[in-house]
Amino acid sequence: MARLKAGVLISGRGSNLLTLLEACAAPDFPVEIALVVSNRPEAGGLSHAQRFGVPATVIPHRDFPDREAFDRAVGAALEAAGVELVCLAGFMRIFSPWFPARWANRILNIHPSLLPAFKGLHVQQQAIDAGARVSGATVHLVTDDLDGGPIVAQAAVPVHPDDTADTLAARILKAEHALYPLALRWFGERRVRLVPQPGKPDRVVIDGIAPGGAILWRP
Ligand SMILES: Nc1nc2c(c(=O)[nH]1)N[C@@H](CN(C=O)c1ccc(C(=O)N[C@@H](CCC(=O)O)C(=O)O)cc1)CN2
Ligand SMILES: NCC(=O)N[C@@H]1O[C@H](COP(=O)([O-])[O-])[C@@H](O)[C@H]1O
Repeated sequence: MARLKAGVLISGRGSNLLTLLEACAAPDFPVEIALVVSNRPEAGGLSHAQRFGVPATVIPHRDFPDREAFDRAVGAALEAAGVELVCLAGFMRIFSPWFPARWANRILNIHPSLLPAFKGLHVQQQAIDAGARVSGATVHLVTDDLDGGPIVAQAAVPVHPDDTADTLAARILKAEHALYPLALRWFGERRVRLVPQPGKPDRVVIDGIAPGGAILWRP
């Protein structure tokens, strides 16, 4: 079976992009990264793509009159590269409704909290402020409902009493780097199914993974 073609969207340093590039470099990994897109020319992750020989392009969101125009430009670049699955990896732009509609069920995001807890930005501080004892990372499908799309997999980490946002973020990031390649592999193996649930986000089932989803504990 041909390897699934992924496109990775970034805005910053790209440590999650690097883990995906490293995973895809393995000969038996069922996904290849066909394009990296950044909305910021200064994104450090662009150097990771260059080092791995993966095409990369910068599409500055500020060059467009509105969100949908930017989204359409990003979509055109992804389509031209033959991308089948879009992976957000520290991509810091909220899509207009057009993008999740055009790429329905084909956009993954890594979020540094155990959704549905703590959506949006600065979620590590949100967890600390809430007195959470556990936080972690979530891979979810992206919809027009910000950070509300179907959950694919999660990794939990402890919150320490003396944690700062930075120390918690660093602990969660290690879990992210284990979780995202795992979730991407499942998509490449074509093991992911969506089960509609009236009035709720679709339930994600990973064939061969009980209990019908994936929980990865990273102490
Ligand atoms: N339509 C959707 N777009 C995006 C989703 C989503 O679920 N639905 N996930 C986000 C990722 N994300 C959190 O995981 C996130 C990224 C960015 C923002 C945000 O407030 N962005 C601001 C700009 C911030 C900046 O440039 O520093 C904005 O877009 O105005 C919130 C959540 C990706 N997109
Ligand atoms: N709401 C989106 C969000 O906060 N994403 C987070 O940004 C960081 C990007 O780091 P990276 O560029 O090193 O992968 C990651 O921790 C990711 O979970």
